[in-house]
Amino acid sequence: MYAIEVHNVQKSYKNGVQALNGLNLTVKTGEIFSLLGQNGAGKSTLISILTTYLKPNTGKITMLGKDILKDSGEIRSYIACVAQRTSIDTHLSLEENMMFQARLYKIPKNEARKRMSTLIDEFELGQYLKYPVSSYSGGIKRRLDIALNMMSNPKILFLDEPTVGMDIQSRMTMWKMMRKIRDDFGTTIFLTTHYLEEADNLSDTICIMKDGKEIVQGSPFELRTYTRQDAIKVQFSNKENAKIAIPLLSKDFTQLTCTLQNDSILMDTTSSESDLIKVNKFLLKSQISFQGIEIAEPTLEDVFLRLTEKKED
Ligand SMILES: Nc1ncnc2c1ncn2[C@@H]1O[C@H](COP(=O)(O)OP(=O)(O)OP(=O)(O)O)[C@@H](O)[C@H]1O
Repeated sequence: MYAIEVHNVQKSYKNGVQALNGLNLTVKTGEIFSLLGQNGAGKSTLISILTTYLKPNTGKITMLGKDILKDSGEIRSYIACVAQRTSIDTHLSLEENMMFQARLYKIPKNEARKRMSTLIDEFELGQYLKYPVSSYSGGIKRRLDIALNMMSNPKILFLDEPTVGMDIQSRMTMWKMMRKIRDDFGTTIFLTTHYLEEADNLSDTICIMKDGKEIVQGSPFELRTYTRQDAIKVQFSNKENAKIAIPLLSKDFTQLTCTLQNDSILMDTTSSESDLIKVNKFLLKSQISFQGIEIAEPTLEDVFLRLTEKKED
């Protein structure tokens, strides 16, 4: 069964902005699903709909087989959402916050205590128990907030840009926590992020959206192979030299699309090895001075840029 199925969802705001425009996506049970998109793509609107704060205008959404409009009360009992603004009471300790959360979900005290100690052990939060939450940094507060939201044992956990503004060390600790949530608790994670590296590292499935619609959905590997195209990367000493060389290369290699990327030219190719030799020969013969030449495999960033730029045509 899918954790989430979104079919042809439209949402416009009162000011006429069409935030979602026929969106489709599916999230498998027990996976980490990342939603990527530029500012204004509609990610927050979708999270608000999936967490039942907003209603779609049209379309159908089911979560764990339940209809989001008909069964919203039941759905709320098995989801949790960590928004960008922490929901944790910073004047209380982590334990006090957790026990309070348990009361909101009517979890019996004994059971709540057991669950709290499991979560504290699993996420190595013991060192943060003594002091009020206000004394901790933003990154740690974010982790505490996630632990707090795990008290209700959600089947689906929504995380809106969980690592925004964090340094790489804190981000990696957060990634470890998310993997544990998936692997040890079996919780499906639906997250939004602007960091391609994060989506690549962490996700089982990525959906890239633009202008309220999905452009592509698949595993990080599938996405790279979706636009699978190696490129010959020719590096120059500066951008000006690369700009001068672009028309020369384009003229001789009409079948390869050339694009400027900083001080390099990328030439899309399907036969990278033979084209590398041809381009290298051409550069030497034409006495075009360059710094290096190599076969570059696409990164997720290339895929993202290619897909989001293509639709702007
Ligand atoms: N409450 C609102 N009223 C009117 N328009 C809104 C409202 N919330 C969002 N929008 C508009 O809907 C579109 C989608 O916004 P949304 O916040 O869902 O995108 P996003 O992908 O989450 O962007 P970001 O990454 O910047 O948070 C944007 O054009 C935005 O200006």
